[in-house]
Amino acid sequence: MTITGELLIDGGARPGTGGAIHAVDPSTGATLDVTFGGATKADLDEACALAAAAFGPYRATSPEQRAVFLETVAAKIEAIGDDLIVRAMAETGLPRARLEGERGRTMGQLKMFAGVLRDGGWLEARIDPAQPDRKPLPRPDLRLRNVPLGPVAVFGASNFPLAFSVAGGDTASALAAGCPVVVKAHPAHPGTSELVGRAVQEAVKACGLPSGVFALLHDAGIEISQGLVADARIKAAGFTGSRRAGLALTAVAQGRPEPIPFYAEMSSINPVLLLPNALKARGAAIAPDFVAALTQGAGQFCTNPGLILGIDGPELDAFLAATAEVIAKAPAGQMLTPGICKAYTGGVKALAETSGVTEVAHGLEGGHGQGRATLFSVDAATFLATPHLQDEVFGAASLVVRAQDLAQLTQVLAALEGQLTIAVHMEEADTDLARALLPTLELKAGRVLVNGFGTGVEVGHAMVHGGPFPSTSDSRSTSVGSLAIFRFLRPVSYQNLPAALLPVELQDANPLGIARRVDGKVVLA
Ligand SMILES: NC(=O)C1=CN([C@@H]2O[C@H](COP(=O)(O)OP(=O)(O)OC[C@H]3O[C@@H](n4cnc5c(N)ncnc54)[C@H](OP(=O)(O)O)[C@@H]3O)[C@@H](O)[C@H]2O)C=CC1
Ligand SMILES: O=C(O)CCC(=O)C(=O)O
Repeated sequence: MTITGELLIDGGARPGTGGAIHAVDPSTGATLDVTFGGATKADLDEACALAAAAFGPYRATSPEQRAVFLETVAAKIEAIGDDLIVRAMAETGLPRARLEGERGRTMGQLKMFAGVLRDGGWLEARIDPAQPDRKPLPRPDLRLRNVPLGPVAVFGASNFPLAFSVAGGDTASALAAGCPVVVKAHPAHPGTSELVGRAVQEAVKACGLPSGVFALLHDAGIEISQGLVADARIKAAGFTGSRRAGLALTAVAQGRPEPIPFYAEMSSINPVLLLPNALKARGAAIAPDFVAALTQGAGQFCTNPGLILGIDGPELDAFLAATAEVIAKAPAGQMLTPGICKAYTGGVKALAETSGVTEVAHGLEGGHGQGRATLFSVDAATFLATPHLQDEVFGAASLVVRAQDLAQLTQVLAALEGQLTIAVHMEEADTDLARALLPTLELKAGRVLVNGFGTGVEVGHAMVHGGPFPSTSDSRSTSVGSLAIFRFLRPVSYQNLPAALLPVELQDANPLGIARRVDGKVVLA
């Protein structure tokens, strides 16, 4: 498959004339081949008009048709072959094994949503049969199902060029829900985006769907990105990136004449809580696993463990010493873009210059565009008095907070911003303490895990990859796992509709054979 640098609109490709975008090899700083053309306002307008026109026929497709479409997208991505991996490696500096794994995850997500569609649970079908003789008032016949919101805007993420980008989780869940998708490619990997976008376009064609079901736009500035979220025909959006951009786009979504849901996954420092018995029994043994999680992908994961909390004393000192030893040997990691590398270096410098913060260790010096792991420590009183110490430093930097006692540790927990994950390291003897902390932890994070680290999000049915602000803009949702489909659906009640008008999911005979809640009880097909 050839990369042309074009926009993908209306089932075809056309050059964008709204400015030029070049991919950069972050390991050399060299500009890669192919110039990508940014979209103009006219391109944006056409992509949104086509998405709006496609919405009716696309949402009228059966769940089975959409399931086959998602499986076709997965097959077409696989069919791109090694070209996809080679281009993604050049554009992101991520290693082959990681990208091959990410491609598998991307295809797995698409297939998971195909399964979700066939299962029917996403419809949340409910029937409260009429009770004409109920006193004092009769009950009407009420039936409920979920319907899609409408065209969805998706922003590709820099740090997951496949699984959180053009055909990533946001796109897969929106398409599954019955929503056409207009993707804004991340400028850090435009060629990878085009290859995947072409695969989606081929799947749209192969499945006989309207061309407006999918479009891919590049943006040479921020005007098209903002215009996409502002466009009246877009009814929801998914985003992964910085707090700054996430908030700017949330403001656009909320400032429209018709505000829309904007699902932004933003910053999280993923606290790791080292409970006293775990520190005592195996503080030093936790160190290598922690450093592995910290340095994975040069720390460029939103689930990266950026904060360690423990009670000060010899056990925490032993953990710090063991960690420092491992970090000192850790090779530097390739950062995704020169901008992200610069932001990381700046974040580390700001931490180092913060009064009361001490550098415990740093990793090996790196080459061009690489970031080295750095570990800092601070006492809890300083942490509590210095709000910017909670800011995400995107990369392999982490801060150990030393609390005087349990009371101060609890105070630190209470002061934390919202997180994607909180990890607790504990022994059986810590169970009572962990039980006491759990009500706080579950209010702070979308996922609480024990004796592990939050990196490597499992794609499944019980996963929440979300959390209170600022980890996301809407803590009621997830961007990973099958629950993600609910971001792009809304419930509709049908009251006293004649049988001839009832949607197929709600007809008495249950022709789709799906589980439904009838008169309050779940009735399996
Ligand atoms: N927590 C996490 O998971 C992640 C955090 N980050 C953080 O973001 C920083 C920058 O990385 P990056 O991936 O580029 O993320 P950004 O959040 O800066 O950008 C994400 C997307 O939003 C667009 N964008 C940025 N600002 C605006 C705006 N004001 N209005 C409209 N669109 C906008 C970008 O386009 P353009 O680039 O053309 O401006 C890009 O397509 C990192 O250093 C890190 O701190 C990044 C990735 C993941
Ligand atoms: O760790 C993962 O698998 C997902 C992390 C993520 O969502 C991110 O870094 O943006």
